[in-house]
Amino acid sequence: MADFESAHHAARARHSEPEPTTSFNPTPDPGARYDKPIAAAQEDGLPIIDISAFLDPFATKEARSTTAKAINAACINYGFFYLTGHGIPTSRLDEIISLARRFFALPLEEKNKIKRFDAGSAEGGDGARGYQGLGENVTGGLQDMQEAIDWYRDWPENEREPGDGGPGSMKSLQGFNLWPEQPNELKSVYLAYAERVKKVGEALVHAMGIALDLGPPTDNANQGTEDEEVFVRNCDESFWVMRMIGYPPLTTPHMPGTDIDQFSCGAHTDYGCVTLLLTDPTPGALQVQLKDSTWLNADPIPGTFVVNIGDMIERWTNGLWKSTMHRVIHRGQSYRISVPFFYEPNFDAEVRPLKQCVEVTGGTPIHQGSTYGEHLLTKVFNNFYYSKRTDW
Ligand SMILES: O=C(O)CCC(=O)C(=O)O
Ligand SMILES: [Fe+2]
Repeated sequence: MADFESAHHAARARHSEPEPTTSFNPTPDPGARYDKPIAAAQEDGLPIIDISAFLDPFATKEARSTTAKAINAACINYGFFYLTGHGIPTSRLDEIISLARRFFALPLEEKNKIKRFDAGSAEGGDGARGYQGLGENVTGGLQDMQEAIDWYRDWPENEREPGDGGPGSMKSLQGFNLWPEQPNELKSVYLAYAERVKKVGEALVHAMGIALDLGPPTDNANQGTEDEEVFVRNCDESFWVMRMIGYPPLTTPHMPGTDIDQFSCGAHTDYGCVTLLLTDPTPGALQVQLKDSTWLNADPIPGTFVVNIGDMIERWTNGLWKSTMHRVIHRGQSYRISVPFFYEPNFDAEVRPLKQCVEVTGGTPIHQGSTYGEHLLTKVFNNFYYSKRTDW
């Protein structure tokens, strides 16, 4: 705790320049962002959806259609739901959490052995992969009170470009994943886990294409064809991210009626397709913004993932499905762990509103389109307080 106190004060001191403004960590204008009536989540919690029909090759069309309809409703109303029927044993999920807890309990010196460095830096960082200490990550201009490690899909060996910071320097995202020496089984367990979760992500985006009623693929379908497998094809080399996060409790008490000025993770949307979030049992930490702008606690349900859709699905669906704001405020006593797995489009995937979704939503595209990689690079740069845009 003492360590955290001093790190926290140092982080706040560093943050004093530039001065925060009232727009930090904005609660978005609900009128502009959400235009559909609020459903019953305040009373019943977020929907729970069983994905097993999309993991079972022998599932009936009817079973898949039921799941797809539930996904459509959940994505229109909330952009968030709990996922069950994913087939990953609870004992495996528990192991993921306990390995994370063991890593974060290590001395800072040990954790910093796999520190993230800015892209182009002499240390050879790629601006994204590696360990980030408390306060290093920022959202909406405020430092998040969390520490974390990010791992990404490997960058293809023969496509690495030299950074402009001298020998050994790297371009953004093109570096190597950094794995801790301790706990020594963490790397193999997490890599095996990533393979399992990727399959669930693939099943989910398949279900989403069917939920949108985009129609079956023809034999000559390609990356740009807008059928029910459009997401599957554009994620077939998913540029996934796995993030392991540790949250010490926030130290500032919240006075009702005043603005919250310290967050474990500030309000944000996720960048890509679908996030499969695993957390420890801590309640009252993750909050999801409903359409009336109120915040709903999305407390963990053992054995399930909390799933939310990201910016690329919002763009593909032309806003029919929203990439919903969420945040973490952890004031409990415990040290909270979460491990989100972001199942994302391919780095080069061209993401623009699907024609059918444009029609359904009034005829005007919300975005002209870009690759997922372009979107990601902008986001990654904005994430780090000390980052200097050097080489992309
Ligand atoms: O820790 C959590 O519950 C959520 C984390 C999150 O939203 C994120 O890392 O994008
Ligand atoms: Fe998130």
